[in-house]
Amino acid sequence: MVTKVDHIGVAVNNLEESVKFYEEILGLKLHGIETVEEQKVKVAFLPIGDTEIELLEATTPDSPIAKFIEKKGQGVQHVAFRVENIEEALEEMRRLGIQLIDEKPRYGAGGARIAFLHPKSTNGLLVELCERKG
Ligand SMILES: C[C@H](C(=O)O)C(=O)SCCNC(=O)CCNC(=O)[C@H](O)C(C)(C)COP(=O)(O)OP(=O)(O)OC[C@H]1O[C@@H](n2cnc3c(N)ncnc32)[C@H](O)[C@@H]1OP(=O)(O)O
Ligand SMILES: [Co+2]
Repeated sequence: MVTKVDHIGVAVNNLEESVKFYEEILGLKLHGIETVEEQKVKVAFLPIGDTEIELLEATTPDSPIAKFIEKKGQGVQHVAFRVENIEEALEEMRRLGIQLIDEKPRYGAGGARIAFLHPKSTNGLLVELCERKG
């Protein structure tokens, strides 16, 4: 079902500030910054091997990122797994009784189609399913 870790989502207070650690200390290269209105986030992608670090900054006070940081501080907020077909994956999750946050796929960064599973069903990890064309 899931084929790889598409990205690791890390909640940060300030994108530009946080990118410095990944570039200057870890030697990664910023691939791009994008705002995803619907999710109320600004994201920065830093590729590493065949996966990516996705830094996430809230764009509104009611962003899930703002709420996460309020409660838990900065840190890993979700892990995204790549799927071939997100509709089929959601159908399978539904069949297996997994609590879905998104019944239908939504738009993610880089034109991905994404859907979240509730941490209650995943032993506490916020899971994002991510389908990318090509
Ligand atoms: C666009 C880009 C992309 O990749 O393309 C993205 O990733 S967008 C990434 C940003 N967007 C998202 O994260 C969308 C999906 N997230 C959500 O809908 C929400 O954040 C949520 C439903 C996971 C949590 O919402 P909330 O904080 O209002 O709910 P609560 O505070 O009641 O939390 C419900 C329970 O989940 C736990 N909980 C909350 N957030 C997380 C998290 N990130 N990881 C693990 N557990 C979590 C809380 O501790 C609580 O557990 P307990 O009850 O035991 O205390
Ligand atoms: Co993500």
